[in-house]
Amino acid sequence: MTLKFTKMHGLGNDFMVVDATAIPFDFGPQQIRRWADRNFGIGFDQLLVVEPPSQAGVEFRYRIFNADGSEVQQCGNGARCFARFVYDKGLTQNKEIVVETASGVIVLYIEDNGWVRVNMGEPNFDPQVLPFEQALQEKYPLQTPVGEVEIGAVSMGNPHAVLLVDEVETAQVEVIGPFLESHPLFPERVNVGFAECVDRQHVRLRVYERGSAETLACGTGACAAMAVLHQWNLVDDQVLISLPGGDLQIVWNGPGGPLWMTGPAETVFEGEIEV
Ligand SMILES: N[C@@H](CCC[C@H](N)C(=O)O)C(=O)O
Repeated sequence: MTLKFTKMHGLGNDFMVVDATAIPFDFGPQQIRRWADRNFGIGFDQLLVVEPPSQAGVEFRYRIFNADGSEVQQCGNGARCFARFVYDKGLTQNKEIVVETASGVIVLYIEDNGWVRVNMGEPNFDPQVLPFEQALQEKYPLQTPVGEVEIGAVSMGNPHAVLLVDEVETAQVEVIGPFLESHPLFPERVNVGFAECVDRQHVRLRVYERGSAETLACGTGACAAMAVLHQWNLVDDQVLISLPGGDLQIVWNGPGGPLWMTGPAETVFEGEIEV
């Protein structure tokens, strides 16, 4: 038996995308890890599975799996690729797409230039939601193998820790990233962002992702960086976030309203694999 898939990316954060609207997707973490392997498999940061909706008022359900096989709640670059996938494949004619994810319903808009704008909802700073076993604060000091760091913690549907760094190039991503990802205070692990404020409208960012290690871009990581730096009054309401794979436009007017992310989504090739 073969499984058809589409290889896509959002700023180099790459995905295997499977249309499971007609045939149910029934594969476990071991199989997903094999496909994700960059030497022996297809190679990707996340697997996206498009399914029929389970509730009224939405067109699709889409599920997200990290390269380590874990199923997660949200993926910003994945959301944009999902929108382009269902539109380009003719699964919908709508340029405004309502989709359910494991963290709730989100709305995506395909723009005239092919980019996708996503209403990512309101950032949630409640530590219990991430979960993060601390009382609510704006900054949390934590010990790491390379000394104390101060983090902000926010949920964009999935959990994020954000650190301010002087320069993203020299940030200790390989040490602090995996250390915080599996820190006991984050019982469901966490994505870790390293943000450099160039000025109030421009941030440079690297993200060590839960379950996939450092990626070329993380959409929810960019949203989380915006939320935390906005809370710390280091940025304005419109910010360009530059990741190693390219730029995202993020807009947030602060608490009480949704955060918006806009950026590209590209198809690389169509494939088929023996299963
Ligand atoms: N690359 C993604 C985030 C994917 C999920 C994340 N690794 C998690 O475990 O929460 C993005 O673009 O947001």
